[in-house]
Amino acid sequence: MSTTQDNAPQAEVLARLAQIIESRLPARGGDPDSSYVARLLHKGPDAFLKKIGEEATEVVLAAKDADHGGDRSKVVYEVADLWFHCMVALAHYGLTPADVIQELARREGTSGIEEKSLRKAVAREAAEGAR
Ligand SMILES: N=c1c2ncn([C@@H]3O[C@H](COP(=O)(O)OP(=O)(O)OP(=O)(O)O)[C@@H](O)[C@H]3O)c2ncn1[C@@H]1O[C@H](COP(=O)(O)O)[C@@H](O)[C@H]1O
Repeated sequence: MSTTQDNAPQAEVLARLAQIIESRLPARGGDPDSSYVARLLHKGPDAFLKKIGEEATEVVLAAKDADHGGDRSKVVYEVADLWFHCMVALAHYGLTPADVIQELARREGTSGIEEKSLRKAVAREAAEGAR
């Protein structure tokens, strides 16, 4: 498994892959006969959203297997499949991994517990205001 130190050049893989996926969009002339991505995009959202559901399940199964002494590299393999299919969906909606990274950066430093309690307080205020 890799360490965090060698991750910077690897992060560029996401940007390069996003560009390739974008080039496979029907509007960009992606050819469903020669490209898996173009075929998936050509089939439309039902096809790639179904794949995302399947790949998410594969991640869970690989992780449960790893919990019981199974091969951890299978978790990596399945998460790669999941990320890839999510990237196909992002391209369809005109979005990029950079948009997701920006959202993660926005959340940086805010505990999930803190965020959840803020969200509940806002919902409570809105409900009181509506009365
Ligand atoms: N990263 C990937 C990638 N990851 C997974 N896959 C494909 O995703 C498919 C679905 O995976 P599954 O394990 O579910 O296989 P399956 O049961 O055969 O799938 P389905 O029949 O249900 O589609 C497989 O055909 C994989 O080869 C990928 N196909 C392409 N890429 C990248 O996308 C680029 C462009 O690909 P093309 O558009 O095909 O040229 C490639 O150069 C790669 O960098």
